[in-house]
Amino acid sequence: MVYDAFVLLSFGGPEKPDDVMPFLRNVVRGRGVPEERLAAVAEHYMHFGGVSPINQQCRDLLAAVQADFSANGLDLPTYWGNRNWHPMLEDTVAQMRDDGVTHALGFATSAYGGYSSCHQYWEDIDRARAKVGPGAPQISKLRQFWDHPGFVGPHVDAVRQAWEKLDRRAGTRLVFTAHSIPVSMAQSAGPTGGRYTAQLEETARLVAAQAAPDLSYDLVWQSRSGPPQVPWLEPDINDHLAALAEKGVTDVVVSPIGFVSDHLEVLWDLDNEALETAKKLGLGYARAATPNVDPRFVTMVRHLVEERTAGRAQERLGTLPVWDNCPGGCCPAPLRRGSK
Ligand SMILES: CC1=C(CCC(=O)O)c2cc3nc(cc4[nH]c(cc5[nH]c(cc1n2)c(C)c5CCC(=O)O)c(CCC(=O)O)c4C)C(CCC(=O)O)=C3C
Ligand SMILES: [Fe+2]
Repeated sequence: MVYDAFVLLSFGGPEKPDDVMPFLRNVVRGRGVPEERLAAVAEHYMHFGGVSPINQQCRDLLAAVQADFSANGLDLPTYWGNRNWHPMLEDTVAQMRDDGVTHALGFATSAYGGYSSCHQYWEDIDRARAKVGPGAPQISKLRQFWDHPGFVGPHVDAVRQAWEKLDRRAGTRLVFTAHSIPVSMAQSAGPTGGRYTAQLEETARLVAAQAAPDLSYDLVWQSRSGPPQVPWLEPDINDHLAALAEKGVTDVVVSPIGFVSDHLEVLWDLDNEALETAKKLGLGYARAATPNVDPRFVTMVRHLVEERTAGRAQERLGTLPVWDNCPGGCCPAPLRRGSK
């Protein structure tokens, strides 16, 4: 297989106040997210001037990947397209067609399996290609990377650095977080189900073992969305902090292993809400960084490409199975409500 381009696939985010509501409506198309929730999330974005950090993080990652490709003789033009906000993937795919690209490798900014984190990126590709029509390049998504040393390593160092900021008290606990998803979505994640949670459990175990083998740790959830009557993964980090304080925990290191960069959910839901909760409970609190443009993470992107182009061996720390192309029927889309 000959690949002639690389494309970064991401979520997208608003870059000015007027972008916020149209962006949110794109995210929740037909998902039954209540208006109150949308208004609350719009407010989170407005706290940052209507600017999500995610697009700039994508620009930075793409620039670093491009530089790393060049430095290592990998001659692939790079592109970037989003699911929910400009640059929209369909516009990128049109540009790629105009540039003569025939088959690109796509890297999605999520390490895990499941509908939102993996399958929906395949849908984004299909939708963008259908819109562009004849001549649209093929795009093959690179594999999930939850246990790759280039992803685990930066999280390990970040946990160590965050822990350094706390008084080394005996009552310190390591708390990993990831984006909550509907329980039904978690059950149907991966070819045999449960894969999102299982992968996160594996990442948590790998990071904890290298960063802080003496600390007890938990995996909990953040940023719940959706209508209240639909069950999502629990406990929420805020409830969990209260339960820990009750048990005599004195300090927490919070590591958002569910994210590759400091998205708005990290900045708002952790650095604001969870920090506030910890303060009220009298808990010491330190949030660990995400990989962002850590050189090991950037190199990982090239190594994933080279697995496909140059027969590079997979680098893996875990034991769960991994695959390049998701089997059909994997991670079904949730039922849409009132979608057009
Ligand atoms: C698993 C997962 C990831 C991690 C994997 C990945 O990275 O893909 C993720 C990432 C992100 N989620 C993001 C933002 C939002 N997610 C929402 C809503 C939802 N997320 C869901 C799941 C996930 N989301 C789900 C099941 C929903 C319900 C609606 C639906 O089924 O789609 C909403 C709607 C409002 C609300 O929060 O209620 C917003 C604004 C941003 C951008 C942040 C920024 O601007 O920096 C990012 C990176
Ligand atoms: Fe989300």
